[in-house]
Amino acid sequence: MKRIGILTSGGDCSGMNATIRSATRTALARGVQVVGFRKGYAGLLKGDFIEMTTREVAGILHRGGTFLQSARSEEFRTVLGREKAVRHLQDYGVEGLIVIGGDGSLNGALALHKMGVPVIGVPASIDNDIAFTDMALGVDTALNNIIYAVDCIKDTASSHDRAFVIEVMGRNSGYLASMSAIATGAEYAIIPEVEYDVADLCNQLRRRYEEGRSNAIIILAEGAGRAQNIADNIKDAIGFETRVTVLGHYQRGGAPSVFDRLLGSRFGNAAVEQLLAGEMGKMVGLCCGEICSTLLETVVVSEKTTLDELHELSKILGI
Ligand SMILES: Nc1ncnc2c1ncn2[C@@H]1O[C@H](COP(=O)(O)OP(=O)(O)OP(=O)(O)O)[C@@H](O)[C@H]1O
Ligand SMILES: O=P(O)(O)OC[C@H]1O[C@](O)(CO)[C@@H](O)[C@@H]1O
Ligand SMILES: [Mg+2]
Repeated sequence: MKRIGILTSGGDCSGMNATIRSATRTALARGVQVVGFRKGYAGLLKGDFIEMTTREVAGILHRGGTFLQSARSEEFRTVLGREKAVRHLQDYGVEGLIVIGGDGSLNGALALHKMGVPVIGVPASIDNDIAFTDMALGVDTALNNIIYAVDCIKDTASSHDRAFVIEVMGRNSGYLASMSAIATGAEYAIIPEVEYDVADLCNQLRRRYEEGRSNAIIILAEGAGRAQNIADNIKDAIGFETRVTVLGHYQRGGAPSVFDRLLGSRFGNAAVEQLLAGEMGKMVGLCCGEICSTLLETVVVSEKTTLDELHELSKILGI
């Protein structure tokens, strides 16, 4: 393999730059040219790419986001779009592709693989909803961002005897909500995967209130309900003064944590080594501390299994 491509796709996250840098430098050290497509699959379809050099990836390791930029592409979801993508890769002499992104992006990578493109996926999404890796890139940094914000809010909640509903990201995934609830000592986490009962929530808060706890933190995953409705329910049931805070895209940015810098550096290196070893249609991952590799076909039909247990723990500890 003489020339490979890299792209970042879907929601950006901290650690993507570490992966790009590591993959580029690993490939160049092995005498392989690297092109970087801008804005994910959209850049591949537009022919928007840059030749990557060692200098090009200098000074990005400590920065959040992705210097190649990211996007969601409707055109790439179509067969015609993907045929154009394959043609472009052939035209530019790109013999293998590294796709850094979330579950959707990895589905796209699998579709390319089925069309004969040697592809390796790198799991990168703060949602941490990708199976066969303990952690996706960006999750650790996002959790650190969240706990910093929640700790700040706890200070003001206790000063004013208020209940806060804090909305974190996760359209379909409750990972950030459950983990940040455990890590901040929040009273309750509401996640899309587990049906929640507003009466149960209010009973728990009322009991705590009667025991003398005059403030509360409820962490809500964005896909699991409307924060203001939940705050209104709590106010009506208990008389708590309530406030809502939506953390939004603040969670996704910022300098990557040590964990994400190391994970991105390991993933980028492993992705190139796999491509050069003739592996394809696979995703690199982190399994019990070691780099592992799983067929994309298996990854995209599998669900992460650890969340139920951790959500239960958040319930036990929130009592
Ligand atoms: N089933 C699919 N087939 C082909 N391409 C897909 C598929 N699903 C998603 N893609 C492509 O991948 C892009 C990114 O997917 P998506 O918006 O689901 O984000 P993601 O990679 O899951 O990241 P995140 O969830 O962290 O934001 C889509 O815009 C689309 O171009
Ligand atoms: O506003 P955007 O970029 O579409 O991203 C929002 C979505 O992306 C994610 O943050 C994952 O990156 C989801 O949890 C969220 O719903
Ligand atoms: Mg996704």
